[in-house]
Amino acid sequence: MSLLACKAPACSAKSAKLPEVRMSLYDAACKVRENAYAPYSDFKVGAALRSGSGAVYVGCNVENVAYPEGTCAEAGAIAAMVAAGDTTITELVVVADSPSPVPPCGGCRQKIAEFAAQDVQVTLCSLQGARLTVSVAELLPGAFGVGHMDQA
Ligand SMILES: O=c1ccn([C@H]2C[C@H](O)[C@@H](CO)O2)c(=O)[nH]1
Repeated sequence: MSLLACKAPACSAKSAKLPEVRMSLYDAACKVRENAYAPYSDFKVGAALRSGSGAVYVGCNVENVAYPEGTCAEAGAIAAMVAAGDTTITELVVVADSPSPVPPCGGCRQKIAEFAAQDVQVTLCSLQGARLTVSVAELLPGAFGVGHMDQA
């Protein structure tokens, strides 16, 4: 199923089981999601990524009374990775309490693409059991990249 075809509430992208390695990222994302600070949307999101070093980094959304100042779970996990000295995402799992898997926002797609190869798998999960695994290329086709700044 494509990302565009997956619409709430009728998403059927269910899979009973995630691979074991992805399950540990799922568990980490669920755990950090509980710490999300989302008093305005009441929509908590957790993200967990594995880096090239094998380390796992997590993030949750952190909202602000000045709404645009809030940050997404994916951005938090990426910031934790970079702060720890890693710069390569090899796998990413995002979890939210929604009927269908929650797709990262446009800004987060660009942030993910900064640190992940095109074929890196991103698994979007709902607590209700819906799962959708897509590649970074599928998340952000035609991504703006450093090559676009080359001078003629
Ligand atoms: O992939 C997503 C989508 C949304 N949010 C957050 C931003 C905001 O705090 C709340 C509602 O949009 O969910 C994330 O953290 N990640």
